[in-house]
Amino acid sequence: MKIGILSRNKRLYSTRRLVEAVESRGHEVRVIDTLKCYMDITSSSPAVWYHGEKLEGFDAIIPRIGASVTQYGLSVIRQFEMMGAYTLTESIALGRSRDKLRSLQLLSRKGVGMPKTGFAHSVDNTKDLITLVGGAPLVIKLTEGTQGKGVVLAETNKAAESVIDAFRELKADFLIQEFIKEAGGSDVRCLVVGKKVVAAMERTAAEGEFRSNLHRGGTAALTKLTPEERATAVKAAQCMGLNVAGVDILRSNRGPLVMEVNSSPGLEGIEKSTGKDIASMIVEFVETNAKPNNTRTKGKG
Ligand SMILES: Nc1ncnc2c1ncn2[C@@H]1O[C@H](COP(=O)(O)OP(=O)(O)OP(=O)(O)O)[C@@H](O)[C@H]1O
Ligand SMILES: [Mg+2]
Ligand SMILES: [Mg+2]
Repeated sequence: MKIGILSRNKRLYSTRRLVEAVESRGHEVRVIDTLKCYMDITSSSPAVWYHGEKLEGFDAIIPRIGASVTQYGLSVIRQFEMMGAYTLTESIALGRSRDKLRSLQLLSRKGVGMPKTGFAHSVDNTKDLITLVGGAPLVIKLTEGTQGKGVVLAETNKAAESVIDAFRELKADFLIQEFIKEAGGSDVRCLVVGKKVVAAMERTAAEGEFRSNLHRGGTAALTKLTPEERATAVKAAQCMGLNVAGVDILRSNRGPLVMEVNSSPGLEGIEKSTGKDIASMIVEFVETNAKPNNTRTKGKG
């Protein structure tokens, strides 16, 4: 097969591992810098160009799209879909997952457990919204944040109102969420490939911090998932339409609660803490599923 990996930098751990896995399984690989692609949007013959060359003949595209290039990355993936290429992460699924609010709305429809969440535009509703999610302590988060940035814990209703007012003033999109105290600063990252959780790690926040992100000093450890946790992670990935997903779950008194579904999950933390060759599992999935025009959404988005 000829497999293209959309990635800004071939030295990134996840990109390197995917390249290794593709090659070791006997395929041809090419790392394509997402931002250097340009598109010819022509009736009946859409094309992607790269340094003066038309990109053709790819059996599959594996997108690794960083949060800062979501919009352009989406249009590149969509262009490949228009050309009939198989994309492991489809543009529609990526678009859903990059908006926390949209993701939670989709998950709620399918009955996936989640922290009680609220969203509003008008300042008139701030107090009511706080009441809706059960009052302080509560979490306020930017809908497009990553690595724990823009996630704030408000311990009192007064603090919550101040933060909400500040975010409003900045014209930032945010949601507010019930704080799951019993999770104790830990969450579980479930790596889903196809219809299986292939690896999981528990991340625990640094002392004095409630965010478990590794970028915020959190530490990772092995963990054993319950069948309910596995089923929840797979269902969440499926709701988003993602073949590969990093599903973050909080362990609560009422069972697993999905916090978010990541569409370009990093492989370093999870491969190192579990010792599993996840890159190869991803490539194996591509081998089985990549057929022309075989994406779920068929580029209709
Ligand atoms: N409702 C909540 N209750 C308890 N802890 C929470 C809640 N929401 C978030 N956290 C903690 O804060 C961390 C960051 O939140 P979240 O994952 O929503 O943000 P993010 O910026 O998108 O991070 P990521 O880099 O994983 O995409 C979580 O990993 C979790 O430890
Ligand atoms: Mg996120
Ligand atoms: Mg997270």
